[in-house]
Amino acid sequence: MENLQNDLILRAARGQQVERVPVWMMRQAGRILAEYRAVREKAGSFIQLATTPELAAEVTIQPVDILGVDAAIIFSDILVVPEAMGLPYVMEEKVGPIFPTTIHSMADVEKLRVANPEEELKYVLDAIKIVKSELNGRVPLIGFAGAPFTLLCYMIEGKGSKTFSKAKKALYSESELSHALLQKITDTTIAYLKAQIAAGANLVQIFDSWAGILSPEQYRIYSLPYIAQICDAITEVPVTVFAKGAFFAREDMGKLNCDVVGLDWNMDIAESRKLVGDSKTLQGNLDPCVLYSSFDEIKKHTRSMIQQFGTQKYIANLGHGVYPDTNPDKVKCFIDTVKEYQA
Ligand SMILES: Cc1c2[nH]c(c1CCC(=O)O)Cc1[nH]c(c(CCC(=O)O)c1C)Cc1[nH]c(c(CCC(=O)O)c1C)Cc1[nH]c(c(C)c1CCC(=O)O)C2
Repeated sequence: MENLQNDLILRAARGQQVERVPVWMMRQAGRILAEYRAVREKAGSFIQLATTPELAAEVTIQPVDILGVDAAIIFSDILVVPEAMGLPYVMEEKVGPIFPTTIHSMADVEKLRVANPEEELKYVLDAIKIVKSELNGRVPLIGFAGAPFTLLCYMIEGKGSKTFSKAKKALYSESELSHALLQKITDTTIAYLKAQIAAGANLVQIFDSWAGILSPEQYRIYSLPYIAQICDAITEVPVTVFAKGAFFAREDMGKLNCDVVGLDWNMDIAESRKLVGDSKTLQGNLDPCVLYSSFDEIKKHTRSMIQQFGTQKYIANLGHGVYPDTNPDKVKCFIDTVKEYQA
């Protein structure tokens, strides 16, 4: 059994008593830190950085040392899964991820493989092993994957989009293809998360970043069943499901076989607790834009948030990833305010 000096986040995730609220931030390993930008510069590109285990490990640990968060999250991207299945991506400067080839037909889906993480994603597993050794039990490590629906969006659309209308068109007009693709992504994701756990991840989070573009009915058909399969398959460590914009699915989230439900800032805290129920831990949900305000405002909003969530069965976080142009001192203010909170 691993000897963790700080296991607050794991206890909170399992619904056990904690002496203070644990805190981490989505996208904490990234451009907000000058130290990250320096390593990224050295690596040459995002993909070079993500696929070099020593460098990925270095930027994973930076927020633990610099910001004092209660967990590290492995530096990678949700798009490494499509790549491992045979659909490579490029990261275009100032544009974001692009898939030069996209999925159009059943034949395209059939050409994809269910990846073997020990081969196609070995670089992530190697990075996890280095992080675990360098963290030496200071804080737990979070592993992650994209939800199958969010990955389908990129694999069909080929790039980011406000509407993902090409991907949604496939759901409405090519249901069979969509389900075949979602199942293949799900099978890869389960194997991948299990491999991350075997390599040392202490908790895993599923990011359904584009959940909010679906109707409640479509969400129940095309996203939830696949997230449910993943939750049912992962029994080794706590699982967090974060579905951005899926306010309509909060009651369904409460029925998943997961431990933590992530909330975005559009979701009312008391209402979410009612809808999700008392059995799960909640995570979130400060608007990342609060971190553009004054130190006093940040403290005020952070304390008010904790007061609404309560200090138990709760993990403090933002309602989505931190924006790259946020002042690290403001981030530190948010984290310190959580750590100093007295009920
Ligand atoms: C949708 C999504 C992606 N990637 C991810 C999601 C789900 C979470 C979310 O909704 O924000 C997840 C992700 N991406 C990255 C992490 C690292 C760990 C962490 O949270 O600190 C995580 C957890 C690194 C990254 N992934 C990316 C960067 C920036 C690239 C760089 O440093 O040059 C980082 C640090 C690139 C990326 N990757 C993706 C986009 C749309 C972009 C471009 C936008 C941007 O630049 O922020 C896809």
